[in-house]
Amino acid sequence: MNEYVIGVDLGTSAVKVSAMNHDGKIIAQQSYGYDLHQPHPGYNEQDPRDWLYGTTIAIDRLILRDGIKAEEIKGISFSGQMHGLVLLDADGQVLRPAMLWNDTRTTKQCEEIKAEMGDKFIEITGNRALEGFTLPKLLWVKENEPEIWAKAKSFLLPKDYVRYVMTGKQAIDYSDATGTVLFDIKKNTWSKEICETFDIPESMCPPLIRSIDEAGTVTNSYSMFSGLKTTTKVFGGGGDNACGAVGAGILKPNMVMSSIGTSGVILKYEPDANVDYHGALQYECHAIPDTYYSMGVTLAAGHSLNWFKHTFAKDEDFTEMVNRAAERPLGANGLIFTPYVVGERTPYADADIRGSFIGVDSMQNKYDFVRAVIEGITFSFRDILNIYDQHGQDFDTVVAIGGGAKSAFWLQLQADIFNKKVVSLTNEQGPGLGAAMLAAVGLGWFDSLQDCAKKFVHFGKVYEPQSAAVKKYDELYKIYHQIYDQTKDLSHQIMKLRNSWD
Ligand SMILES: Nc1ncnc2c1ncn2[C@@H]1O[C@H](COP(=O)(O)OP(=O)(O)O)[C@@H](O)[C@H]1O
Ligand SMILES: O=C(CO)[C@@H](O)[C@H](O)COP(=O)(O)O
Repeated sequence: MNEYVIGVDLGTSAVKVSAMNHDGKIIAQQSYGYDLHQPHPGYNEQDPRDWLYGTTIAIDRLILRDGIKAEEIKGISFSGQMHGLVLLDADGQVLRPAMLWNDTRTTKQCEEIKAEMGDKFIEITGNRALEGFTLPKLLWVKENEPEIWAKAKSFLLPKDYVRYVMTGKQAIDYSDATGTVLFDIKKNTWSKEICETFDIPESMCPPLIRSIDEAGTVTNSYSMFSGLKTTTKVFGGGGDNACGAVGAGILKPNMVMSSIGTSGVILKYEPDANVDYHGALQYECHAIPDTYYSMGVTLAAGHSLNWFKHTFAKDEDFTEMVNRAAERPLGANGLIFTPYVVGERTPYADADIRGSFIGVDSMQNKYDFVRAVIEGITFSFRDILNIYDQHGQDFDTVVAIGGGAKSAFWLQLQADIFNKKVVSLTNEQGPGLGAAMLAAVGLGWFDSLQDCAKKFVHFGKVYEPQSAAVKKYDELYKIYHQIYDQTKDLSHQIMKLRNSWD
């Protein structure tokens, strides 16, 4: 009989599921998209039921369309968009739409956390309190929706909610727990001090498990609903960047990952909890037990390009649009874009900054704009790489994953803007692959994730930096890098005005 593991990649734009065999071969993939709701500036929400139905439909398609038999599915694990708050009542029912990682309504709560705990907060959690994280969201609900807060008994993160419905058991893995900023990264447990300081009952925090731990098996009711067998084991899984790093083979210190999904990420493996970026970068538990990673996040990477396409090129094919941008000259005929369309996180933790096009010229066409968007997103990654440079961290290879890594043009652009070798995977589904690897190790198919990577992770083409392009992008980046400071005040004034008109 064939045996498969399924990696569920619960992204922001869609859920993608991949069925893999013992040899690390992807046998079938399905996906299902869902909406993002933005009712006010800074608000980003999704309905947890959309994730649940989307995941169930995508898995069903593996069974119904791709011919995978339910009894052949031995294990399932997850990669989930991080930080999102799913609030549950005493019956485990969802109390309000989930507030996502890119929801920036919590500036006031972040300022309160900083004022209350100062640097102690970074010492405990490894992170500054930023708008997207879970604790500020809990405090926002407590302050603004007291009737909902009164009913709240527990919280979960996005993938944990789907796993909870599958298994009937609430749990969270360590990588996603760090992203709540309620977690003590050195003691490896929920922080009593933070819970007490902000009056969050510790009983609301879900039980902690490792990414490779079995969280349960499929319940009878979920089996009836989905067609899965109750013998299928369900494993912890991890935050999407931890899983992306596993799937990209980022398993030792000299390796760095770039991910262009809805968000953009530069991530580095860290061997212990003591490397101190003093909150300039996020610091999280890895999905590999007892290891860590640091990362910087561009809030709107693929999201900026999606926004542009949706607004100005709705009926065009995505790949075709990107190909036409590739034909425009380097530097987009003098146009520079900053991707702050939902605010920014790294290096500028600023919920009120907004994007800009600088250098608009009547000789430019639509594809110069597309090219400028792609170049601007990639410059924002270079801002993150600067932080690693400032901390004396050196590496020469970047493994690229995410939807943006589908484009050879964008992979070469990364190599030229970073002035580093960029390596692609033979399949760009890094996070889903990482999730499947967690299930494979959890089932005992391999002794460790490192062993599993030897079979499952396959590097593709290597993109070398091209010196002429590197030089030009260096010059452009120097201008790009000034735009935040020079537009910050204008952006803030506009946001103030918008809020006063609301
Ligand atoms: N053919 C393509 N070329 C370049 N970028 C693409 C292409 N297709 C999708 N993308 C980008 O990839 C992003 C989605 O990446 P993905 O990793 O699937 O995101 P998420 O995990 O957030 O759902 C989109 O926002 C889009 O901008
Ligand atoms: O907030 C973060 C990481 O801190 C994001 O990376 C989210 O985890 C969303 O990821 P994608 O949907 O872009 O993969």
